[in-house]
Amino acid sequence: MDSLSPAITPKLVLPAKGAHSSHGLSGLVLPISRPRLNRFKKIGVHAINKAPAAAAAIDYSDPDWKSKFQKEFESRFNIPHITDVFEDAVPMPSTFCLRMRSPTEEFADGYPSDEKWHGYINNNDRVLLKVIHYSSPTSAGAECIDPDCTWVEQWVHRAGPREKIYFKPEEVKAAIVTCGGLCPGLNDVIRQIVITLEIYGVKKIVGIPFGYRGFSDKELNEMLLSRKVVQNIHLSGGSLLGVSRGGPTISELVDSMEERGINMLFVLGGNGTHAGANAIHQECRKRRLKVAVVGVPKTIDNDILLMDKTFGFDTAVEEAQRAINSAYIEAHSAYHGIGVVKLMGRSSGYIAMHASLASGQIDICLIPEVPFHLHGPHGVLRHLKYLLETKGSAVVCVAEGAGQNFLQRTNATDASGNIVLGDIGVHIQQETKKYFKEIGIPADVKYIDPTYMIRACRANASDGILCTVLGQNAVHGAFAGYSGITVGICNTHYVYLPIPEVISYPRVVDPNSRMWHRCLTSTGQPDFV
Ligand SMILES: Nc1ncnc2c1ncn2[C@@H]1O[C@H](COP(=O)(O)OP(=O)(O)O)[C@@H](O)[C@H]1O
Ligand SMILES: O=P(O)(O)OC[C@H]1O[C@](O)(COP(=O)(O)O)[C@@H](O)[C@@H]1O
Ligand SMILES: [Mg+2]
Repeated sequence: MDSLSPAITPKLVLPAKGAHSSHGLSGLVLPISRPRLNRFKKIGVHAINKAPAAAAAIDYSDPDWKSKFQKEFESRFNIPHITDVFEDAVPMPSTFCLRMRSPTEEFADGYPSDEKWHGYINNNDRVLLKVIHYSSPTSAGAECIDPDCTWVEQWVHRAGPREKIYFKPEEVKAAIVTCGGLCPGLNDVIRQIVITLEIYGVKKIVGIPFGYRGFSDKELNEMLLSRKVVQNIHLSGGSLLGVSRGGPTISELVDSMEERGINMLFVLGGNGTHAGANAIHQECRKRRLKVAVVGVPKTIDNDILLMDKTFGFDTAVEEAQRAINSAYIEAHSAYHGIGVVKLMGRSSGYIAMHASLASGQIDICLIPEVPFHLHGPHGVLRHLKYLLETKGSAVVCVAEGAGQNFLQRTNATDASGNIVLGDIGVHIQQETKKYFKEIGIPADVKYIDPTYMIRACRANASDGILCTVLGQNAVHGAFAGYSGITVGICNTHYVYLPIPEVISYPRVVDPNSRMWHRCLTSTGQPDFV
């Protein structure tokens, strides 16, 4: 009998301050570990969307618990601002205006302030983070704060251009860095950041080559960026600047920023990159540097908390359709054909779930969040036999992080410290072949691993728009004087969030969510336990 992989609790979406693994170590925020994540499973149902520290802190018999919670929430989601450190920093009227002016214009005579354009965001504008009023903790996917699932408004900061800015464009040296693995849309975001910076009037814009490594590797030169350089880069996938994992220490990195005179840093990456960005922001504060560090979440895995989705995810799901369709055609055209498609998703099965749903061609979807047996009466292989007998063919979609308990653990990590996973796709292919051979039923098993093809492609139209808005908002956030923030889309509105809140652990598929249930309805698969 197979051993089941550890289930991941799905509803921990709002850890309280002090519950992060981050606090203490000079502001370094570490993504939460799996053992720590499993510990959260033990907390009660009403506490499912908060870390234990917060759950314990709320006394629901206190008639004021709700307003206290909201106050605490407001302070957690407060976005750090330059004036937290430089109290007498003087704002100036924004140089960003929809009435276009030449980016080469000098502002020696002051900044335009008398325009009647009402396109600015007020600093007090907020976006509602949660929009469902669950009336019971047993409602599918319920995220409740108290045992009665009381409605509690949770507001976060609205993104966009502010009327007052805290950086003089001619004094800005802005840098962009892309870290981690590739993701469709990186070039679109770079392009929009550069274009928007130029509209503010910034002339010194550079790209740091190959991720954080580019700050320390003397062989690598920064790349001068302008609208002209980036004009067409979104037409191809990848990153103009290159990506990498690993790199220098935070202290070395900030030394390098100081040497280069960088005072605006745009960081495009996933949880790891954002942990780095937050540490850079903290280090800059410690050194009293007037620097804005702003993240743009990048991950095809869609594993960043609180956001509707991250850029590149949509494109990845769309691109996965080609692989799934090929697997389906192969399986369907063969006598007793079985197609196996592996998609990315280290700890989150979003791509596999959405790609399965979109295709309507998947019979079995396996994700890291939902434990399964391969062998035995309720195992995947027995179901495949049933599918061959009843349908004549079958297609399996498996996320790379699923079923890791079946594979040899190596403890190997990549340069960023991420665990190197075993190949679950190959394992399922081999076990399937072995199983059908043993029971004497012919089966024609075809394995497709399109993972790198999926993330290297160009962003689709929907991601292109998302990248555009996120890139522009990143620049607006920096000019508004915010630092240690990231941009995101929440309930279709664009927001600024403090970095620690979005990376305290990877966002995962909730096995009790309507979406996972829809996926099961679509595939028709049973529980494999
Ligand atoms: N906890 C951390 N603190 C500081 N930097 C980190 C941390 N985790 C990862 N990094 C750095 O962030 C970069 C990207 O991280 P990685 O995990 O590979 O990709 P991603 O950002 O997509 O999750 C790497 O250069 C890595 O060294
Ligand atoms: O082979 P690489 O470059 O390490 O990338 C593989 C990883 O890329 C991802 O798709 C995305 O990871 P990142 O968000 O860390 O870039 C993971 O699911 C996968 O494990
Ligand atoms: Mg990551």
